[in-house]
Amino acid sequence: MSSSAEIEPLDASYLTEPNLEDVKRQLGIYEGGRIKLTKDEDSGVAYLCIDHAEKKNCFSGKMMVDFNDAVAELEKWETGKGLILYSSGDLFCSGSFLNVVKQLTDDPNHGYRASCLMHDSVQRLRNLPLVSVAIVQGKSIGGGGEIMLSTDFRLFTQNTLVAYVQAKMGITTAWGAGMFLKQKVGHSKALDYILTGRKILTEEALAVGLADGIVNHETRLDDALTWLNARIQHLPTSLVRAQKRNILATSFLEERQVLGSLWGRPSHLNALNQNYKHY
Ligand SMILES: CC[C@H](C(=O)O)C(=O)SCCNC(=O)CCNC(=O)[C@H](O)C(C)(C)COP(=O)(O)OP(=O)(O)OC[C@H]1O[C@@H](n2cnc3c(N)ncnc32)[C@H](O)[C@@H]1OP(=O)(O)O
Repeated sequence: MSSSAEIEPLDASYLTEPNLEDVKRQLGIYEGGRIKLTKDEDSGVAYLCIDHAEKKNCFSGKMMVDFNDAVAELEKWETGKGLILYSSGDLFCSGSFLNVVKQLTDDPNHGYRASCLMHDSVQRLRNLPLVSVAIVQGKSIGGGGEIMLSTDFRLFTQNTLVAYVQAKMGITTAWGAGMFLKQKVGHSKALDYILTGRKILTEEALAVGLADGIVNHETRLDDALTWLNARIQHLPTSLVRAQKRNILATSFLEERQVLGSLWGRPSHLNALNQNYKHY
């Protein structure tokens, strides 16, 4: 017999796959904060800002909807090369807007549906043909630690603190960390982080590969652009997008198809004519 404190055996049959447009209509009424997207056509770099500083950049329902719409807009941006995900204020993101969560606890489907929407957003953000980097300043709590995993890279400030506190809140990860955190730091470490909810400070994040570099808090946007440009500015847009595609590829077939789209093109021919001696 299981005590009431134990988790019941998993029977998720009551959870139904939702239509995401319905989910967006349901969550969109819970307002607070905003998601801002700007695209710089000259540099080919877009900026996606989580802006709810007065509530430590937690995600309202409307922000979940707007985040999904922003990713959809980026999917259509054919001239882009890079994306910087960042937030306003002193802290990256404190996860779900708990005021909204408290209004949605009467039916497990509510959590499931919100998770469906966030999963769609983080997966599609990861799959963008843009090189993406998140700036993680200050604290990144719960779902904040999940959102930051949707980008290709993460730049921390010296005082960043990540904590996967979902278990402490009686739930699990729900915005992609189950898979993305494991991919990043490995099975054991990911499990340790989500079981304990312990603080992961910048030094440890760098050591385990959760952070890819450091930016200064005050100049973080400029620093991140410099960091990103060092990886994409020297390459034509088509090549940046192709390299990203091949990192996402799940088969050799995809890799050789991407190669085929570039083979014998002017960039290839020009490079061959340079007679490079690389190092
Ligand atoms: C899968 C995602 C999962 C989910 O629930 O669906 C999660 O995200 S679980 C994690 C949920 N988030 C939290 O439990 C964060 C709780 N908040 C904190 O731990 C602190 O507020 C912290 C560390 C984020 C910031 O601490 P600090 O001392 O810097 O600021 P304050 O505590 O004074 O916060 C200022 C102001 O913001 C409100 N706040 C902060 N986070 C949230 C939030 N997630 N939801 C709602 N409101 C939030 C805080 O209550 C203060 O409000 P005020 O009206 O000024 O008192």
